[in-house]
Amino acid sequence: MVQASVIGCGNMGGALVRGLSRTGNHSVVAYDVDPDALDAVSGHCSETTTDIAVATEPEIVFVAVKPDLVADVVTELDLSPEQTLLSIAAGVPTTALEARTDATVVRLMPNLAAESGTMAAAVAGAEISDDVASLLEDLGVFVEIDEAQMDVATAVNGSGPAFVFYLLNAMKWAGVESGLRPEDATVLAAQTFKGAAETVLQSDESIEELIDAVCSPKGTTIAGMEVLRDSSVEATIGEAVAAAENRSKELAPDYDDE
Ligand SMILES: NC(=O)C1=CN([C@@H]2O[C@H](COP(=O)(O)OP(=O)(O)OC[C@H]3O[C@@H](n4cnc5c(N)ncnc54)[C@H](O)[C@@H]3O)[C@@H](O)[C@H]2O)C=CC1
Ligand SMILES: O=C(O)[C@@H]1CCC=N1
Repeated sequence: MVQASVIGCGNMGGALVRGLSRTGNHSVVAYDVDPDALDAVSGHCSETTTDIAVATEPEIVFVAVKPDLVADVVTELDLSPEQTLLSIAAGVPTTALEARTDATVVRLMPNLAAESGTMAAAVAGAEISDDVASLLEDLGVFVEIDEAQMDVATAVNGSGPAFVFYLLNAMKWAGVESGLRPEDATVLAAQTFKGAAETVLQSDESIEELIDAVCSPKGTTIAGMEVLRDSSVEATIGEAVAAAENRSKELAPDYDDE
């Protein structure tokens, strides 16, 4: 059993707390300055606390506060070189946090699917220990990347769930407008995204080959794919990813010289 804590239990920190506690494999302490945030996770962790000394005891400490707070919060933590600090703050470089703590610093970009154990995460910074790997594997899938790629990873897998929710919603409402009940359209659209994603992960075929496999000659899918290929959807998605990447780059200007 790995001992971990999560400092900041808002949207993403709360998802980490719930995801880490889901398997029962780990002991998870939740810390926040907002009692409502702690109430929201109290049934999903080993312990909630407002005592920072308790929250900094575990060997692995996730810091899940906003990017503009993370440097000050980390400076206040009294961590030792035997501990690992995982920062999930968008845009904030590892070096900025290494200058403020004795702990080993790992930069993690998770996503909200951590709650259900289906997170896609990117990791940079120090080498991952077996204990950190065991926590991340219980939350989902992670890839190790160069820190220079963290801004684009933040866009693709950190912000990505919102982009996918948006596309899924468009598919759902197109079905509703043609007569499906909203609850049926939600299930059909969501399960289709889930199944398509699982197919990509499990298949040896390229995504283009998978599109072809759905397109029966003279069938329905070709008719829809022609509309998509004639549209600017692909370019617009590229622009959305680029905007999120650029915003990640803007988030930590104060750390540029560290
Ligand atoms: N929301 C998301 O899907 C993702 C967010 N992130 C990163 O996670 C971090 C948190 O983002 P959200 O969860 O969206 O924000 P949020 O506003 O939902 O949560 C932040 C939490 O930090 C708490 N907090 C504020 N000051 C604190 C302090 N001094 N000590 C302890 N807790 C404190 C707040 O009470 C709040 O519960 C950000 O750095 C963001 O870049 C990363 C990946 C995905
Ligand atoms: O929107 C944000 O800034 C955070 C980082 C990635 C997802 N949510």
